Amino acid sequence: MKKYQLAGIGNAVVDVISRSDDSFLDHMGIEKGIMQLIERERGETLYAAMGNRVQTPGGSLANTVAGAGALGLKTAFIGRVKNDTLGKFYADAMTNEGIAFVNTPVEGGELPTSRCMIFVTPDGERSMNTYLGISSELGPDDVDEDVCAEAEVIFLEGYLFDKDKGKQAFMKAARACKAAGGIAGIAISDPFCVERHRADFLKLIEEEMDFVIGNEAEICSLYQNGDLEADLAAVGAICPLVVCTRSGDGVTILRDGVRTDVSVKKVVPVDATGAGDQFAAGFLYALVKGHDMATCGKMGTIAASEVISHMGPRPEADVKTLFEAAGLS
Ligand SMILES: OC[C@H]1O[C@H](O)[C@H](O)[C@@H]1O
Repeated sequence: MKKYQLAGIGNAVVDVISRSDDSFLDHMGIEKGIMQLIERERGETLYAAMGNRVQTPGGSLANTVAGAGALGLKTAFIGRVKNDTLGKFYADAMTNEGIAFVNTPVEGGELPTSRCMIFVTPDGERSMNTYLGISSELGPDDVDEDVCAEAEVIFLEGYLFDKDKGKQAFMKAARACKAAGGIAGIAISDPFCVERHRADFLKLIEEEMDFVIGNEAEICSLYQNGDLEADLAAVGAICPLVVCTRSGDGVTILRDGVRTDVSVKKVVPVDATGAGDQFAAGFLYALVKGHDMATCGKMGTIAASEVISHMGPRPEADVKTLFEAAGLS
């Protein structure tokens, strides 16, 4: 039995969330429905303009690790925070959630802990504005190979692929995990990041990854065939397990060439933040527990439905009870 059933590497981000309407987004020049990288000064302007803000630990991959941990998996997270107020808040919150937060907060330096200003409009759409700060400086020196070797599954956040040192960190982690008998996968995270590093993404997936999780736009960005079916087949040809979330159209899974489709009930979200992250949490929980692909997909969709039913990127309800209520255990 390994020490961790799931370990993740990603941006350690403190989320600041508030409700707003579309005219506020227009007024502030915020692009709706996407994740936009911003500079520190812009972050301060947006922060000051937020009414009734709520602060919570976030970060896409970290949200997945937290969701899987809440389901009962033993988890670890590799990510960088500074030893400032937000960094201490983040490290404490992760530890209190039962996640091994393995990297000591960084002392000194210019860059502060990362933060993301999230505006949720009445239609449940979230518009994220991320000041990356110290988290995106993660490199191979931050990766403890012993932690990776002690993980059954290592999961990587595609956003970190923007820097060479992030790529090196991924390779080091994936290889350490796999050499010790584990499996490695990546959340593609962002079609624009793929755009900047397509050849490297494809090489990583083909040579190192056992699974890939992404939404339609992310999966399609890899080969750009202009057709989801062709893109799925192309990714399936280089990776044994491809999981594509398709919003209201459900989920399509390709495992060793066998396709599984899982449907979803369309609902209007209260807050769409973290939907993909919690899908991955439910899916990976089921994968670790040895369930078939249909069950993995269903558990993913149930975890995603829970998180969009309230504000914030991490589960509030006992998602395992929701699995049981759906006849899954
Ligand atoms: O996927 C949602 C997450 O992305 C952003 O990185 C925010 O931190 C948020 O928690």
